[in-house]
Amino acid sequence: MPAEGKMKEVTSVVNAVKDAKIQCPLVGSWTNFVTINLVANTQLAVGGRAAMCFLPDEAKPLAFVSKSTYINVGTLQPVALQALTEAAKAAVELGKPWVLDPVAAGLGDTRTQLLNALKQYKPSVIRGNASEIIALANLWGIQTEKKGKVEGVDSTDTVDAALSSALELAKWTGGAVAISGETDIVLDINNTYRISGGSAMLKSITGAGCSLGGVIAVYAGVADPLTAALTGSVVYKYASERAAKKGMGTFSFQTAFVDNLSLLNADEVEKYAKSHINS
Ligand SMILES: Nc1ncnc2c1ncn2[C@@H]1O[C@H](COP(=O)(O)OP(=O)(O)OP(=O)(O)O)[C@@H](O)[C@H]1O
Ligand SMILES: Cc1ncsc1CCO
Ligand SMILES: [Mg+2]
Repeated sequence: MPAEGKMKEVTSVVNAVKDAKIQCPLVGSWTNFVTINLVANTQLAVGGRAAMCFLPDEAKPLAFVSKSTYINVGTLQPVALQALTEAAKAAVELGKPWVLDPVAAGLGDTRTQLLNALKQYKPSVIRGNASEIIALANLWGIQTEKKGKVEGVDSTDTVDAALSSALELAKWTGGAVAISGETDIVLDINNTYRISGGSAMLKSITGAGCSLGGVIAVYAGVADPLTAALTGSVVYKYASERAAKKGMGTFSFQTAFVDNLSLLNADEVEKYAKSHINS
């Protein structure tokens, strides 16, 4: 796509970055206890406000005060089936966007039952690694070709191998799907973008993907689902690239990464988006 051909997308991304900082949308999150702190801190870094909940009775009131909802199925607790289903239902009934991270889709009956229960609520954005996107499309029965293998929470598939699954998921939800990896793919039924760059050091900290989902939920509070997914992808590539230094340790990288997210400069994000969003 020539530079002038993607100006609309670049402008939308820059506006979402600015609007999140101005509007500070509250995002209600239902996420795993491995990465909950990183999710909240990255949401704050890009301008959002964070609230993490666990209990079923909190689903409706949290959705009511939130601009968007984030649901991550990483570490399911006994109340998760009821709580997460009610959180998705409440978001939909209130006409608010919600983002799903189908962590380790296919692992165990509880997770499968929950992800199947969430299907009817059609997430505005699905964000997962390649194997999770493939596994979710299989689980939801919207893709007949059986492929893909999630190893715990890790992907064993390439982003391109998940492209057709992502498209099928987008056809079902009518929303956006983001596949993360060395080059991310963000798509809806009409548009497909590839976002290059970033740092492979994101693979050395836990929760880069989980927090990306949480940050996309912040942007979904100020922009349409496709723009939100695209913005999250671009700022993760941008901030991780700036954070990584030769010889750096993994925790110093995590700190520098969150710092760079908190210091996003709209002009620099614009420049980065122009050269890293491809069709
Ligand atoms: N090789 C790589 N080079 C650059 N960026 C990468 C690479 N691999 C992953 N990323 C980036 O890391 C972030 C997280 O993506 P990843 O696919 O690792 O998610 P995930 O497997 O769900 O992670 P987690 O479950 O640990 O949260 C994304 O922003 C993605 O673009
Ligand atoms: C390591 C891990 N285990 C369950 S959730 C999670 C965070 C990355 O998905
Ligand atoms: Mg993950």
